[in-house]
Amino acid sequence: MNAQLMDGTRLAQQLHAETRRRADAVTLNRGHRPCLATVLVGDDPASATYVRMKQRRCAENGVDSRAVTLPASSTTAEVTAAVRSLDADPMVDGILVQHPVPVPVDERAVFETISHAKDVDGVTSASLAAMALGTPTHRSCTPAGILRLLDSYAVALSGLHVVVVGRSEILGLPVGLLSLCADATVTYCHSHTQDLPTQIGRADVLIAAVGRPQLIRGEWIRAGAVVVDAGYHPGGLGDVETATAAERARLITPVPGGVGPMTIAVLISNTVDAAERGLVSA
Ligand SMILES: Nc1nc2c(c(=O)[nH]1)N[C@@H](CN(C=O)c1ccc(C(=O)N[C@@H](CCC(=O)O)C(=O)O)cc1)CN2
Repeated sequence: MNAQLMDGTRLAQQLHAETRRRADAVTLNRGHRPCLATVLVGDDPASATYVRMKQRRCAENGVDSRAVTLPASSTTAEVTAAVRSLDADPMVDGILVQHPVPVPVDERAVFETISHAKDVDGVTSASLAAMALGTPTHRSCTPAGILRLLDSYAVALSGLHVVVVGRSEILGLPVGLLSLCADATVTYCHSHTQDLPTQIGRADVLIAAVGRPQLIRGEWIRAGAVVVDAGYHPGGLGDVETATAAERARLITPVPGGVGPMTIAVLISNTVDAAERGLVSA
């Protein structure tokens, strides 16, 4: 392997330590801890695992969590009612609706029920617009985690060609917007893109956010590129063929231990940001 690994586990630990200090200061100031509410709909085992991981990290870092679990048979109206109630609760600083929700539920309608101030997951259209405009907001967790990871390895995006593979509302789309705000030249690739290998070969920074195991072959990567793999699939596989990509890349994120840990670290940091803002406006 030629590439240096970008260690998301270590950076996430540093961010958690900083978040813990800020959470303790909020608690001292207002007499109760910052609080993240999680909403899990249905019984997808991976989603349940991610929500448990979020709750555990909250507890480790001085943040309370409130869990709402709804059956897979829930209607959009039932899920939005649960979110609305959390949004109205002054003890809740941030709300996370675990994606994906079961198909009959309108996920976008549920997300839009979260107020901008409590959207610590950066999933509402108000947050997406703010990310596009570069105005203050909670930034989507995995995209913001990726930008922090790049920054910590001194990858300054200004003037670089960032190629994002995938355009999902929680990952591909916002990571491209944040890169654009950092003055990168951004190309989005998706299911209608022609000649994916050629597009990928033009990337100074490749962000793989497509959700298909090892779709991106190592030989497509330009020599010396930076490769960020936001995929996570059973068996520790990402969206990129890591072993061959690491022969050509300069920097690469491992799976696991790259982007994943940053997602939760940013979520909890955003929750404490929301609690701090509450202090300022109280
Ligand atoms: N509302 C949201 N839903 C989802 C998001 C999100 O950001 N907001 N992201 C993903 C899943 N996800 C968090 O929800 C997530 C995925 C992976 C990890 C992680 O730390 N992975 C570890 C490996 C963990 C393991 O399997 O043992 C790693 O990559 O090192 C954290 C969060 C979809 N839904």
